[in-house]
Amino acid sequence: MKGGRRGPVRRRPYAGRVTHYDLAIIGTGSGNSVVTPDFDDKRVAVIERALFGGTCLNVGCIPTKMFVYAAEVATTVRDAARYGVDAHLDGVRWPNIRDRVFGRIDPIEAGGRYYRVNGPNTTAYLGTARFTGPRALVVDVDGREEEVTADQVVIATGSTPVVPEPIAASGVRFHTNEDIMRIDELPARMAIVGGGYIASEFAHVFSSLGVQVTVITRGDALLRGQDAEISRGFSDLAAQRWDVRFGRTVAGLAQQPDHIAVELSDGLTLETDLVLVATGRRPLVPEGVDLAGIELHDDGRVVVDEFGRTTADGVWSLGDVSSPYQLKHVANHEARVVAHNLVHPDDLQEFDHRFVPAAVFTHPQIASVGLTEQQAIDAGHHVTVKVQKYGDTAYGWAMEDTDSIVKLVADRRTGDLLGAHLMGPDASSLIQVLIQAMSFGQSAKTLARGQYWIHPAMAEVVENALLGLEFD
Ligand SMILES: Cc1cc2nc3c(=O)[nH]c(=O)nc-3n(C[C@H](O)[C@H](O)[C@H](O)COP(=O)(O)OP(=O)(O)OC[C@H]3O[C@@H](n4cnc5c(N)ncnc54)[C@H](O)[C@@H]3O)c2cc1C
Ligand SMILES: NC(=O)c1ccc[n+]([C@@H]2O[C@H](COP(=O)([O-])OP(=O)(O)OC[C@H]3O[C@@H](n4cnc5c(N)ncnc54)[C@H](O)[C@@H]3O)[C@@H](O)[C@H]2O)c1
Repeated sequence: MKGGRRGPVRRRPYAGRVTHYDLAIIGTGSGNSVVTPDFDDKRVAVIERALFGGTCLNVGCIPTKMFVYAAEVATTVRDAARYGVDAHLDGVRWPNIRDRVFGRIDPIEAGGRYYRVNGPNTTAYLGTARFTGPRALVVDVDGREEEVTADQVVIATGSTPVVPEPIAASGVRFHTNEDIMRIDELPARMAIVGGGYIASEFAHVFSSLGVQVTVITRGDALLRGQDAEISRGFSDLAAQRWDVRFGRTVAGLAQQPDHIAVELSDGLTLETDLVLVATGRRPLVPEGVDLAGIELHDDGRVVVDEFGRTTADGVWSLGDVSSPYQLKHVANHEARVVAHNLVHPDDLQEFDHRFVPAAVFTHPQIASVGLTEQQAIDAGHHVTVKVQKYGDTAYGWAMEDTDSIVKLVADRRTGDLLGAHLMGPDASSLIQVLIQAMSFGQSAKTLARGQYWIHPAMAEVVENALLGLEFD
């Protein structure tokens, strides 16, 4: 078994007994990586109620991007004629795509589980943890309660989908990211509720694979957290591909013999075959945190300081349950910081949330880091902006690109890059050089002229954007 130590499953602690550990970790997403070699001679309890590896591995980043890749292949075939290459999409074998994705992921989950159950210094509790007091937990393992105490506890319990009340109360079967990727067959029609990351990625996946997609979002644009130019540009493109109902919510669902009736807040009703809910995710805080002295923000996140310490002595938190960012690379970073801090109380490291990038793997791809133009203005910067079209560079000509842009926001007095917002092919990779410059304090000029840019690579669009910024 991959990564696993062979041998008998260790006997679990019996019911009614309190077992004390050096460290107890709740959640095996990024929490799983807190068990570093520093804990080789320590006793560690790892508690997981569902799938080992958490959201990203099982129902998030990794499977979605594997589906996105298949969607990109289908899109490339469909669009081939514009390059003088005649091709035809003969069909999409959904079960094969699905089984290829989970044929790779499920064994990794099983291997992670096996390793924690049989690992040299970890005891796995396969159940739901709740706090009963300071650093005291009860884990419900199939109805049997096991008590765990620890010198230090890490809360890494992630987040869970928010389901609007009219949908939850309708009694009609709906899907979220937790189960949509395992459906038996593609529906003819799909209604996606929400206009953020998850809606944009799944709308791309399913429409590319041949599903007729309707997006229902309460805002007047998709991806409203992005720079206004990106959000507007993407919304326009999306409205050409999908039936997008802006400014609407779902008032109710009704199961009809051959379809689902989706009643919209504007009074209209549309027919669909499947409803996917993607209206945000809320922190999944273990029960009983109040008994343990752990405070929460108004939005439900666990309060942590810059070192990952909660308001309770010896209790730490990381990832979606406490972070202002619901992103895997942030959860991983926070896990590294907490892992260090657990064993170096006199040399605490801080979370680095200065330049947190994100990408939306939709079509076209979107990537961003730093301030939007409006945020930079509001912050009082002397703002200079350049919007560079991919289509005005050599590689953009090759791609016949008409929609893609790199938008840079900088301070015209200091020369510092303040933000980067990309929409177009490979945006999630092209942006890395800009993240690097911001993280290491390189000015826009240094970045543009302090290195070679390979000609005529796609990255020239970034070089040209940098050269287009005007400084005092
Ligand atoms: C569809 C989708 C696509 C995404 N794509 C990306 C992407 O491309 N890039 C990116 O950066 N981010 C992406 N994300 C976000 C990313 O998945 C999360 O930010 C990240 O997984 C959070 O990690 P975590 O360790 O905080 O929580 P999780 O990975 O959710 O882990 C928490 C674990 O805790 C367990 N748990 C919860 N409560 C208890 C309890 N009381 N007792 C025991 N166990 C418990 C859960 O079962 C879970 O396994 C995506 C998210 C979704 C939903
Ligand atoms: N590529 C990535 O990094 C990636 C991919 C997927 C998810 N994620 C993470 O997961 C988080 C959750 O994703 P998400 O897309 O669910 O949330 P989101 O916050 O990105 O978007 C939620 C959307 O739902 C809309 N909405 C909310 N309530 C509604 C209602 N009742 N009716 C209609 N629309 C409604 C909002 O206006 C918004 O457009 C993201 O914020 C992101 O941090 C990241």
